[in-house]
Amino acid sequence: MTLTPLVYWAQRHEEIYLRVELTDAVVSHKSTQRQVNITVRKEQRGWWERLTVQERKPVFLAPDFNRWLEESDAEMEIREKEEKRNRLKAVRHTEEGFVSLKTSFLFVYNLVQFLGFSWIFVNMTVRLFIFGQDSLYDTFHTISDVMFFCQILASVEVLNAAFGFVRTGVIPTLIQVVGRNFVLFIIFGSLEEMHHRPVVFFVFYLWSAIEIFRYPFYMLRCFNTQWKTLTWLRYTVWIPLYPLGVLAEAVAVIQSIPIFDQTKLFSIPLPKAIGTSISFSHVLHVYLILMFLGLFINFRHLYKQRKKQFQTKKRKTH
Ligand SMILES: CCCCCCCCCCCCC[C@@H](O)CC(=O)SCCNC(=O)CCNC(=O)[C@H](O)C(C)(C)COP(=O)(O)OP(=O)(O)OC[C@H]1O[C@@H](n2cnc3c(N)ncnc32)[C@H](O)[C@@H]1OP(=O)(O)O
Repeated sequence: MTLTPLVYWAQRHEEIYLRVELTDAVVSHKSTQRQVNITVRKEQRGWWERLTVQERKPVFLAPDFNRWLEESDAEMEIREKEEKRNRLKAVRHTEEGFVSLKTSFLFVYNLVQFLGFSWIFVNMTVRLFIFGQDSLYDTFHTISDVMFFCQILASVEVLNAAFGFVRTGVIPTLIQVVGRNFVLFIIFGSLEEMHHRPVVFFVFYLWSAIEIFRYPFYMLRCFNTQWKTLTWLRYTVWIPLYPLGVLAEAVAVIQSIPIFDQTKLFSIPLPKAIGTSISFSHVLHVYLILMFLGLFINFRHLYKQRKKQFQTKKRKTH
C-alpha cells in the first residue's frame, strides 16, 4: 500500500511553503528528520485560492497553521519587512556618514599638523645650514608662533583618544600633550630670559623630527593603508628621540629654575602670618620627577605599540 505523508501548506504572494510530515513513513535513507520543508517560488506573484488545481482538497493536504496568513496579513508582513529594511538602510547610511566625517576630520587634522611640523623642521634645518651656530639663538622668535599653533591644536589628540576616535589610551596622549605644553608655554613662553637659549632649538628640533613621520603615517592609516618605510620610521625614530627630547626638556626646566627664583613669577603667596611665598621652582623640582615618570610610561607605551605594529602582518602595505 502507498503511504501518503501529510502535507501542510501556506503561502505568501511570492512563495508556497510545504511541510511534509514523515512521522509514520518508512524512510529509505538514514535521515532522522521528521519532516521536509520545501519553499517553492511562485512563477507569478499573486494570491492562490488553493494549492491544488482540483477544487477538492486531497485528504493528505492541510493548512500549515504555524505559518498560515490571510492575504491582507501577508501584505502587512511585506510592508513591515520593507519598513525594517528601510530603517536598517537609514541606520547604515548614518553610520557610514559618521565614519566618513570622522575620517575626513582626522585626515585634515593630521595634514595640518604635518604641514606645521614640516615647516618647523625644514625652516630650522635651512637656518642651521645658512647661519650655523647663530641660528640656535633665535629659534624662539622664528619658530614659536607655528609651534604654539601646532601644540595647542595637539590637544585635540587627547579628545580623540577620550571619545574613542582613535584606538589609543588617553593617559599617554595626555602626558605627551601636557608635558610639551608645560615646557612650551610655562618655561619658554613666560620667560623672556629663555628665548635666546640654544636649548629651545634642541627641544623644537627633537619634537618636530618625530612628527614629520608620525602625522603622514596617521594620514595613510585614515585610509587603512600604510607605507612600510614610513611605518618603520614612525615606530623606530622615537627610540633615540624620546629620551633625548626628555633630556632637552629637563635641561630647559633646570635652566629656568634660577630665573623663576629671581623673578618670583608664578610664586604661590602664603598667609601674612607666615610672611613669605613658595617659589615656582619647587613645582619645577616635582615636575622634573614627573617628567622621568612620564618618560617611563610613554616609552613603555610606544614600545608596546611598536611590537603590536610589527606583529600585525596582514596589513595592506605599499
Ligand atoms: C596626566 C598628566 C600628567 C602630566 C605629567 C607631565 C609629565 C611630563 C612628561 C613629559 C614627557 C614628554 C616628553 C616629550 O615631549 C618628548 C618628545 O616628544 S621628544 C620627541 C620624540 N617623541 C615621540 O616620539 C613621541 C611622539 N608622540 C606620540 O607618539 C604620541 O603622542 C603618543 C601618545 C606618545 C603615542 O601615540 P598613540 O598612543 O596614538 O600610538 P599610535 O601612534 O601607535 O596610534 C595608535 C592607533 O591610533 C591611530 N591613531 C592615533 N592618532 C591618530 C590620528 N591622529 N589619526 C589617525 N589615526 C590615529 C594609529 O593609526 C593607531 O592605529 P593603528 O594601529 O590601526 O594604526
